[in-house]
Amino acid sequence: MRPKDDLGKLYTFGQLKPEDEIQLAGRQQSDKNGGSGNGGGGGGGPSGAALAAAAAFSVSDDDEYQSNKRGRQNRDTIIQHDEQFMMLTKKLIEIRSILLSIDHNETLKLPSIVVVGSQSSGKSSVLEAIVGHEFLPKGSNMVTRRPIELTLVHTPNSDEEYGEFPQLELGKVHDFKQIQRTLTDLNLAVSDAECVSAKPIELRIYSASIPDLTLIDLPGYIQISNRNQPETLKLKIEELCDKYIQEPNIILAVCSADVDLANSTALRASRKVDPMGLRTIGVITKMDLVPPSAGAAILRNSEYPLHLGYIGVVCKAPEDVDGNMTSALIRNEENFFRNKFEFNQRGVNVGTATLRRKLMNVLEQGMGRSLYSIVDAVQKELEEARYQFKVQYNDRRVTAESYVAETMDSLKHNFKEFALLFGKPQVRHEVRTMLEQRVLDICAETYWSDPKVSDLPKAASDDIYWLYKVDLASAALTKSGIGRSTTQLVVDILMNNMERLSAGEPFNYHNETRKQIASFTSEILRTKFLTTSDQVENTIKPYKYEVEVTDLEWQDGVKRTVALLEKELEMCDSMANTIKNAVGKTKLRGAIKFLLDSEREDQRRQERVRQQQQDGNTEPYIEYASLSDEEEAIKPLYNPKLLEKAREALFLRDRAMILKYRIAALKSRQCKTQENKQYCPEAFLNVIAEKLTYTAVMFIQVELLNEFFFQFPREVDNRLVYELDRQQIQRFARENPSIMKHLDLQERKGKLEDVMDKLNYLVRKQADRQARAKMGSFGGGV
Ligand SMILES: Nc1nc2c(ncn2[C@@H]2O[C@H](COP(=O)(O)OP(=O)(O)OP(=O)(O)O)[C@@H](O)[C@H]2O)c(=O)[nH]1
Repeated sequence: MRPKDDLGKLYTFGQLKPEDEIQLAGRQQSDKNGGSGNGGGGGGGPSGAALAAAAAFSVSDDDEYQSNKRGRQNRDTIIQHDEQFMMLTKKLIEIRSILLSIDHNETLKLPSIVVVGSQSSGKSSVLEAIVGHEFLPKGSNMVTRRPIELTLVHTPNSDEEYGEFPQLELGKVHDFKQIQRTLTDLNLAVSDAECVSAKPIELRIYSASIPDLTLIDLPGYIQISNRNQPETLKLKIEELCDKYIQEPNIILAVCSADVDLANSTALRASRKVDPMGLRTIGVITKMDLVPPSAGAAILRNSEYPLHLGYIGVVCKAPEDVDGNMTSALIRNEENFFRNKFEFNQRGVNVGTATLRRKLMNVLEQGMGRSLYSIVDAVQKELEEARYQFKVQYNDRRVTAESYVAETMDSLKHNFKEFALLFGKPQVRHEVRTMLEQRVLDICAETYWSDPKVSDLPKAASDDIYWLYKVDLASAALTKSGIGRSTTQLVVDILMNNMERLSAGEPFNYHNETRKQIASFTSEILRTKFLTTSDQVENTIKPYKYEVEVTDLEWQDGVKRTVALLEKELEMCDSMANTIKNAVGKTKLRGAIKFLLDSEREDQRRQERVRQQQQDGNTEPYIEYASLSDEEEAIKPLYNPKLLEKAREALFLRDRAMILKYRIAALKSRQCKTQENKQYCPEAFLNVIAEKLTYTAVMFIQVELLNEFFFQFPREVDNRLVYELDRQQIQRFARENPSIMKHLDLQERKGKLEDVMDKLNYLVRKQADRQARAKMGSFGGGV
């Protein structure tokens, strides 16, 4: 950080040099005499109408010179007066920043100083000399590609010097090299093809040693187009500069002393929008490159007169600088101008310090002039914003914080409702349904596909075949994995429901948050999964060896199984009907017949092969018989899809037949007692499934469900509310387009109200100042 003294001495109200006072007094004087202080200093200055118009801009070279004589006497009044003016600039710069943050609205515009000049004319060097730091992008490859809107904030009570990029979230940047790197990156992000972008980069610099100013650095004008810098780019830069040099901005036309002013694109452009030079300051750089007499001649303002005049500067530090570059630069400049009589004459203004003061004064006056027009413009915008806020939202306020809180409350509320509806009975129902389905699968595999199943009711009670089968079936049901599959079932249900809860309004706008909800849901469940499934597994272990069944349990089991099979039968019938309706009854019947005939034919063929092999004939069996003409005609009708449907219909018919047969068996006297369990395996397995369900649910409820119901709302609070910082809360709220619109309008209204308050204060102060000035002038006259 540069020592405050270096630049502090250039800008400290308490240490105004006589020249400072000269300018300020000059302004007062000019106020009094309507700008008539112009004595044609330097020759060729504006006259007549130009002077009348120039009265508004009271700071001219001549004012400065004339007031030199009176400066000292008025010191106290001036400082007071100056502070008030400074306050106006400071406040209006603050207001400008607020207005910029609302939008870059053309109607809400306060003046800024726009730096224009040809490439390499020294624009960056001048800006850096004003700021007192090297911070602008450097390089030969057109490094200024976007406007840089620079706001300098004078912070008299702080030693801290830093920059801020309001559009980026970088916070305070204390290292000016870092500011330079960021600006370079932002500029070079504009592609070589596009080369220039109108999107401004905002930068604020806070320091005790800078004045309150707003400056805009623009890409340099191209003098002669070539292959690398074609005509289109030249026009693009001119268009961009033209946009910025409009009123009320102040133009800083930077020209190099070693280039003829007649060739200055900056002056040419400024003359188009400000023919009398009322808001153009000419800055002649590189004064060290021309003889002092030639340099002074340019500054005398004779050939291309500007009311605000020219200031000569030398903004190049000597090569062998050791330490602070900017102070070396300023020393170098002071040494250069000090001993040359050409630069110590009336009408010749030189030095970065003079330039700074001039900029402050001109900006202050520009701001002062804009005060009343900006009050009107803001008032109009504010009325519109208030009206829209009333019409669209009935003046209902919303904050990003309240939106986050409401959204999460509604999530927790929906979660609570789900938790109430998903209690033990519901979990039991889900687990039972899963296990009953498994019972059906085991029965289908073990019994219903057994060709001897029709013999089962007539089998002897000690028939080992069926006794073994029933043990096999119950082992299949209780085998390891029940703990895992039942726990997984409940986990899946919870995951799906959490996904459902976070899918509706307004979560459809918050994809990241939905992912977060899914992620912590699965995290909570994962931590509970293993212990729960192990517990369930351990507690159902005894059922692998022995299942005790009471009569009542048996009867219930039979009843439930009958109901289950009847439901299954219903489903079979309904599916068969769907196929029948889709294919057509006759067509389906024909296709089924075709399938059955083919099956029978296959069996016959296999039988013949077997017979042949038994007879010792080793010749391969050859089929000579071919399809009859009629069969050939029908065959193409049975396309693979139709045959597939026919196969499904056949399967459903067989299954329905078995189900009817099993329902009848279960309803028979044989299945009244559990001693006959081998005749009624479905009922026996169902009773086991019920016992497994009961045990599993008991542990799932305690270990998994209760824990999850406890933790989920806490995680919602922790992760989605408490852990969010201000920016994240804002980002979240603005993901919802209707909230974003609401917040934007509300914020706009709030900022305009704030601006209006500040403006009203300034208007009062300004009125005070004017009243005091009048009284002073009256007293002075006496
Ligand atoms: N001798 C001398 N050289 C200077 C002076 N001011 C600037 N320069 C040099 O002129 C060259 C261009 O200066 P810059 O400040 O980068 O000019 P610019 O107008 O910002 O350039 P672009 O951004 O490329 O358009 C640099 O090499 C500076 O060191 C000066 O007062 N005297």
